[in-house]
Amino acid sequence: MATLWTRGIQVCRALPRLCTAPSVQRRTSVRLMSTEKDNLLVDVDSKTGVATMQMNRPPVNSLNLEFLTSISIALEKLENEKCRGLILTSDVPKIFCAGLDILEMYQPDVERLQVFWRSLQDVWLRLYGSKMATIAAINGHSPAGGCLLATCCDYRIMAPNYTIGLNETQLGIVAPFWFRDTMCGVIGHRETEHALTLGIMYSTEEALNIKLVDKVVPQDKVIPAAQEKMKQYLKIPEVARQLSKDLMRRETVEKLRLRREDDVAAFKNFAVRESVQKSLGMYLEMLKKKSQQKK
Ligand SMILES: CCCCCCCC/C=C\C/C=C/C(=O)SCCNC(=O)CCNC(=O)[C@H](O)C(C)(C)COP(=O)(O)OP(=O)(O)OC[C@H]1O[C@@H](n2cnc3c(N)ncnc32)[C@H](O)[C@@H]1OP(=O)(O)O
Repeated sequence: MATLWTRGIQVCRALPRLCTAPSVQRRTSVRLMSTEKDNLLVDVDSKTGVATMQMNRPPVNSLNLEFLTSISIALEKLENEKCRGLILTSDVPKIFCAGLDILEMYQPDVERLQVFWRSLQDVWLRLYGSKMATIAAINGHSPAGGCLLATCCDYRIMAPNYTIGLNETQLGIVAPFWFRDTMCGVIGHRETEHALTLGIMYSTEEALNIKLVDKVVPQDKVIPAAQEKMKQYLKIPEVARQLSKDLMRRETVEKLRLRREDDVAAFKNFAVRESVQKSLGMYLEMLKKKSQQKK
């Protein structure tokens, strides 16, 4: 197993220039490092060309601007390195990804808010449109943006007793069209409408029933099962597999590509609404209370 070490990603607070290009050193092992500790661990198996990306931003892998930027840069590097497969998983116990960092949207700096949204678009375009075979090894809860990351992948394997879904309406917000399209591509129009309007968080077992996830295995088997499934993808002639994926996804990708700035504006205008800010504030308060009760 070789590891990709990518050093020197500097995420600047200064906008709009977010980061300097990371310098990659090819050695036996390469690790993707970010300014926020080692919040993204990427190992590449040099024999198979399969990368394992572990999200590691405790407590819940929430996606803030810096974390999204790290993920986006890592995806770009893996694509450039011609990696053939990607297993996306978490290093945080019991959490795959809690979705967007709500603090980015609550009482936001409007300039940063827009950069934040573009960075999420970047991650989506890179992951959903990836040439690599991608498998989500969902080893924890996966609400909203976490579910988005998982549904961007080609295949999903999940451990029991967790939850997954696009719960945005429960926060008083709306999943944008490309979240919807991604989910539609996995579970179809009717189930997506049901899921989005009610903001349903499915248990692992329910997710399997509606085919939101493809396979359920015990917690300690999630990554081995992903590695096993990856072998099947890698046996297919590369170009045929990539073109087939492109055929299925190109229109959806292009839709966002063509509307990126409109989408940023729609998000910004929506997020700064007083009613939305009130809902987010109440939701954060509820999360805080719940978290304090545990302590
Ligand atoms: C007209 C249309 C125009 C377009 C408009 C588009 C608008 C669309 C905008 C955005 C789309 C949004 C996508 C999202 O992803 S929103 C995020 C949704 N996420 C959630 O609802 C998850 C909330 N969290 C949880 O449910 C739980 O935390 C958990 C199940 C993930 C983990 O539970 P547990 O292990 O019990 O941990 P705690 O709940 O105790 O949490 C620990 C700690 O972390 C904080 N926290 C949790 N989640 C988030 C988060 N997403 N962002 C920020 N912070 C989070 C939590 O508050 C605790 O903090 P502490 O009190 O300081 O300890």
